[in-house]
Amino acid sequence: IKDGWFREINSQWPGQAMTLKVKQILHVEKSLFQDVLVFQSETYGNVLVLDSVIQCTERDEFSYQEMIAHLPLASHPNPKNVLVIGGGDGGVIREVLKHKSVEKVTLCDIDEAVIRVSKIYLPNMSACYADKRVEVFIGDGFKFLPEHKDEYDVIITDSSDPVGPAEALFKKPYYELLKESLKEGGHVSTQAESVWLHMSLIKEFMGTCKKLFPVAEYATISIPTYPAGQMGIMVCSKDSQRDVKLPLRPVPDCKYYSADVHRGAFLSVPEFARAMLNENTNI
Ligand SMILES: NCCCCCc1nc2ccccc2[nH]1
Repeated sequence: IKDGWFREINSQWPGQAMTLKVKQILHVEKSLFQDVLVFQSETYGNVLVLDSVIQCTERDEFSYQEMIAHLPLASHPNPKNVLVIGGGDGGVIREVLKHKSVEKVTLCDIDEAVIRVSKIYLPNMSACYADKRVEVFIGDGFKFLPEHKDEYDVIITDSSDPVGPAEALFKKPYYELLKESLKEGGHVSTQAESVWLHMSLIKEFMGTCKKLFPVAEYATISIPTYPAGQMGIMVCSKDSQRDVKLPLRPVPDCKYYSADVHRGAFLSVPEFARAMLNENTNI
């Protein structure tokens, strides 16, 4: 933070940096896994930063939280048991609980500091931790998943970037674990990075998912405070007869998500990205 501005300078997006004006620094901590910073911004509410990367802001988090949750959930006929890996801020849980069929949501995050800090500084994201359908497990998803095979209708991986604690969450072994923990006809969604910055990584993990799942699709969302203002959501299904691009029911009380936005998120993937992703299929 210099002259009152936070700059998101990072080697993953060379030569560019989202800058937010800082009103007040609220929390600085070195957790067991990463540097944790929370500041009150002038125009985006409270902002959570992990290892100098913006994870969420109060003003625009709903875009990402709604889409990473509702794309896999609204396209699933009857989701009852849901697992969230990462996402310790709690925003995804808030969205999952909007589905009446959901009986239980388990959150597994490796870093208790993220949950603790979110409960204090991100109240409208972490409020749902109090819901009786929510269970929290502090630990590594890599250890949690093998102990929960054939158990979940939907698994959402709300990870930070593939640098540091979340690096392994973008590789084949992890996607194999996801598949084994899904029940018949289960869906997964993951944070799938930006077509402007991570195209080769997206090509790689989409290729992996197309081999592991009969249905694997990339959707695009607009979110101002993530690098390049665009973020991807990968959605896969174990059921070859399922179309994750089609919503099966409405989701109430959303500020970003709707049935049209659901369809549009898959239809509006730009041509240069689509061409690169389709190259995969002829391997
Ligand atoms: N550079 C884009 C970063 C995307 C981060 C998505 C995200 N936001 C989070 C908040 C708390 C914990 C894990 C999270 N993962």
